[in-house]
Amino acid sequence: MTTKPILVALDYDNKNHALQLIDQLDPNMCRLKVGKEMFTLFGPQLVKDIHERGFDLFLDLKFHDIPNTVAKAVAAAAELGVWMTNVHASGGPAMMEAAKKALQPYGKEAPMLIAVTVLTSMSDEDLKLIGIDVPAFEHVQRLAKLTKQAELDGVVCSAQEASVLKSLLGQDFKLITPGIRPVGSDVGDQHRVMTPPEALAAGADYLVIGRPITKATDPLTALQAIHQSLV
Ligand SMILES: O=c1ccn([C@@H]2O[C@H](COP(=O)(O)O)[C@@H](O)[C@H]2O)c(=O)[nH]1
Repeated sequence: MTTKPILVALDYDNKNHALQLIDQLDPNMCRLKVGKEMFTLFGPQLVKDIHERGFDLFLDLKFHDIPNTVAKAVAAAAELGVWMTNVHASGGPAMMEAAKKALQPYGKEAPMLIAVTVLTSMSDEDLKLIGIDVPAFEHVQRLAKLTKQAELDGVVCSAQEASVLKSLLGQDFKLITPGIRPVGSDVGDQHRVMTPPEALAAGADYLVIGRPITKATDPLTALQAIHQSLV
């Protein structure tokens, strides 16, 4: 099992609320994820505040643009010293290759670079609505293969796709899985979900968990319970 598989998704509109939670957490127990909401509100200073507290940070901005723009954005993320960042695989091979190339100057200090396949909030029906007439399961495999060919480090997918992707693409290709829901917790807008222990057993390397922790009455207890369910 990956050490520290839990990535806590910090989706807050209030920086103090986020810092109050972070200050209760142990960097040896989890890593943190900042996405579009918090980065738009609080920018690179938030990344610095999190790094000062000793946490690895996944900067989840899901870049999706022309290759030149994405390459520059990924290099900007590397300048912030983040542990991991991402692009959308549907941006295509040229875009992913440009992003990967932009990290070359950073050598061993480069963040891990991964690509989003099909958002875990999307069902087969949702894919049909945007003109993709194959099940999510199949489209994820296609995008994950392209991601591996572009020599990225892994993909964001649902844990439901993890076992097939591991056998198809190998153990070293990292699987980062949102849509994680402990038994009894609200699914919300997620469609392709799994519980934390099931996700790890299926082959997920990292579990992205937001609301089941951040919206719990006692977030620290919720995180500890999930952590305990994985040992
Ligand atoms: O396919 C994806 C890609 C990213 N996410 C992000 O993960 C968290 C999940 O939060 P929950 O509250 O546990 O649902 C959130 O920040 C998303 O932006 C995803 O859910 N699915």
